[in-house]
Amino acid sequence: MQPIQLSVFSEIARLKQVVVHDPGPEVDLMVPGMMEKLLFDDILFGDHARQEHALFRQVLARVADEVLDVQDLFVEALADEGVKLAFIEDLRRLAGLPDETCNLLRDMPSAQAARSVITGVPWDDMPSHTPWEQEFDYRLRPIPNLLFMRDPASVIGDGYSVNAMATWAREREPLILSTIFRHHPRLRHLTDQDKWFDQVNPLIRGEIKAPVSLEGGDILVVSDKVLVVGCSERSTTDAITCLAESLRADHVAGEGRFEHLVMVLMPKKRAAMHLDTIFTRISEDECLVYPPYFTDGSRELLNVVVMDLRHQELRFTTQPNLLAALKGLGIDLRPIFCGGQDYIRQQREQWTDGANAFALAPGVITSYRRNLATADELAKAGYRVLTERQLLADASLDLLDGRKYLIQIESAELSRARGGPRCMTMPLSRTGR
Ligand SMILES: NC(=[NH2+])NCCC[C@H](N)C(=O)O
Repeated sequence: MQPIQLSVFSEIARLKQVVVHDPGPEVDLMVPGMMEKLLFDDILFGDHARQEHALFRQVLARVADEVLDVQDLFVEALADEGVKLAFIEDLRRLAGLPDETCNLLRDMPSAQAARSVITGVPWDDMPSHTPWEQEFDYRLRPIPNLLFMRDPASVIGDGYSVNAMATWAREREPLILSTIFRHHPRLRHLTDQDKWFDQVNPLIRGEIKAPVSLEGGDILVVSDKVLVVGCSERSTTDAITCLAESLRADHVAGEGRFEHLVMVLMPKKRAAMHLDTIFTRISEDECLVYPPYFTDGSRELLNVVVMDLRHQELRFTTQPNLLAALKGLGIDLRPIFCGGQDYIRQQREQWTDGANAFALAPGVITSYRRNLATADELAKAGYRVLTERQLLADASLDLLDGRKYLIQIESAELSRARGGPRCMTMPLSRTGR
């Protein structure tokens, strides 16, 4: 197996290796009573969600060298019995799993244990519910949000971050990712030196009591020098400062490239749970934005704090507008409006992830098809708009021919889980530095 070299110095450079997760039985196991707590806005029709996701993966594969599923990586990492037992012990400490559930997992062959950690294990006998998750119908609850691979871990430059989730619903996910980064045969060459941020392992070891949360949807590697991070409902100032401090130390040691971290002060609300729900970079000189947050004069304009990482201590300055701050750092991005000019469509399309595009290459993006006003804006900016079926039906169409493309992906089911194309991907490597 070829080792994987982490390398993400851009949001838009050509995609080489990316991790996703096909929504499996864990979405079929969700009952209405747990929907809200598990951060979905509806019960998904799993088969349709899987069809949509399969098409999405085919689109990614038109450019990427490898499209990997996190579940396969996890099964491979757990194939070693020692890794499996250590993972179960970590999970017991992290989530307070009862002995009975731990024993159940220990007795399973490793591939089945790995899958069960994701899909969950229903009680086969309802009356035997213990008080520990009485409200649910599971011995081990499913983790349906793993579909949003962006959030539990992030590759930043040639290192990674084991994120710390803000919600109970997703607490298990970073532990899975941490296990993969430490033990998967293609990744175990990585050391603790390659890790920018981690609250989960210190928590398990009892070194910290209350983790500070940081989620991948808030982390954007806007260039090889600038990171933009949302301080949101999900990611805290403390966690972002901790990440900045570790990038700063690396810079000062003469190794790191990142010079600035721009923290965006976001409203704490579900519609804008992560920065990538309102802002994504899509080409060398364009970004997609939810306009009220980025337009001078708007009552909702978001301020930013620019952290300079090049000195012996972090230095902070505050600025009113992200786009102006980025321009000051040499990144001049023209905003394309999610939802066009109409305030109602802006809100509707932002809600269905119209601003959450995923770039396969500079100016080659995927987005949900339902966001039609956003697609019109992109067409006006010179993007050739194609549905994924049109793309997949034409094997000769080369997405890397130098033109700009918007590939619209089907999203009737996927969008109900409140995440878009960028949320569903964790790039491991892109070309260049
Ligand atoms: N990067 C993102 N915007 N991810 C969206 C995650 C959606 C998921 N249901 C959650 O609430 O956590």
